[in-house]
Formats: sequence, C-alpha cells, structure tokens
Amino acid sequence: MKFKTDFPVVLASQSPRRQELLRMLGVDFEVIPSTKDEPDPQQFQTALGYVLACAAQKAQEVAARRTDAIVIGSDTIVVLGDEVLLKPKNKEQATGYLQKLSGRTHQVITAVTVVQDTSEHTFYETVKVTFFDLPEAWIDAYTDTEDPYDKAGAYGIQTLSGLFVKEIQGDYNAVVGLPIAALTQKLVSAGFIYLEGSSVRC
Ligand SMILES: Cc1cn([C@H]2C[C@H](O)[C@@H](COP(=O)(O)OP(=O)(O)OP(=O)(O)O)O2)c(=O)[nH]c1=O
Repeated sequence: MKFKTDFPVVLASQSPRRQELLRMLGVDFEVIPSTKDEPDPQQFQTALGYVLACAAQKAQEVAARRTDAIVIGSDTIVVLGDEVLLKPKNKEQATGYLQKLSGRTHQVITAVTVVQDTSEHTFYETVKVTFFDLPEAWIDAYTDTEDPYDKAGAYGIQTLSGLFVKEIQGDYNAVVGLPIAALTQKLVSAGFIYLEGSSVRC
C-alpha cells in the first residue's frame, strides 16, 4: 500500500521522527526545515493558539520559498495545567519538567499546517498522557542522557522514557510529533495524495 501525489512534497521539519512517520505514505518528499525562530509562548492567550501559530509559521515560511510544493509544518507541545513545557534548555529544567509530570496526567498537542500555493489547512490532535510516579534516581539518570533535550516536555514516548508512561488516550504518533493517520485523511480529502494503483482517487 503506497500513496502517490502530483506535486512535490516538502516536510518543513528537522525532526527525524516526523521524517520517519511521513515515510509511511511511500511518497517521496524533501526536507526543508524552517529557519525562523519559534514565537514566545507568552505572547499567546492559550497553549492551543501557540502551537497552531508555530505549525503555521513553519509551513508558511518554507512555502514562501517553495510555491510549487505541498509544504507540511508541525509543532508539538506538552501542557500541564496552565503551563506549556517546550524543549528543556538544560538538566535543571529537564529535571523540573519531569518532577512536575511525575504521577500526573498532561496533554500533548500537535498541530499540523499544510500549505499548497494559496490553500492552507490546519488541524491538531490532543493526547492525554499519564505518567507513573518517577523515582528521583530515574529522573537523574534519564536527564544525564541526551534524550530529553530535543523533545517537548523533556521526554520521548518512543524512547527509553516511554517507561515513564502509564496510560495514553489518543494518537500515539501525535505524541511522537506527527499524527500521520489524521494527516493522511486531510491530504486525501484535499486531493493532494491518492492510493497508487486504485481506479478511484481515495
Ligand atoms: C512529547 C514528545 C515530543 N517529542 C518531540 C516531537 C518534536 O520533534 C519535539 C518538539 O519540538 P518541535 O518544536 O515541535 O519540533 P522540532 O524542533 O523537533 O522540529 P521542527 O520544528 O523542525 O519540526 O518533541 C517526541 O519525539 N516524543 C515525545 O514523546
């Protein structure tokens, strides 16, 4: 099972996880990460407003350079109560994040924007993730690895910190960074991709 497209496809992301998930479609794509700094979350009234703006900014910035292509941008944040947890800057911040997440339920929101010429589609997925109580020694050992520092909330559900996760409600791939099933639905509905070898476009 493989999809086809009549357009060049560009993934506006440096994330190896997003690249791997997009490869599931079997469509060739280029990777052109956005170079613009992400906005300051404090400028936004809601976490959702922030993550939607980040995804749109990444896709729009790259689409301005590639008007011929379907450009996909995405952004993932961890939300605990009123607080937005982005990628931790250092061990102290990563430790603080994981101490807060320990034994509690948080939300992961991933927003995706698809731009093609003048058309733009944005959607998001929210996932509830519950952590086990984390012993301090686990947090200390994990934050000594490189793993938390390129991930929102200082953990990766797909890596060794998946051991922290007691329960998840929602799309696992949205936590990893790209809700590929929902994205496929949107790309098919927009007529951007279709199943290879099928007599009907679907
Ligand atoms: C919560 C969680 C996040 N993440 C990752 C997904 C994203 O790559 C990252 C959040 O940072 P983002 O700013 O969304 O993305 P990025 O900087 O990695 O890549 P780009 O902006 O170029 O697209 O956290 C995981 O890999 N696993 C997880 O369990």
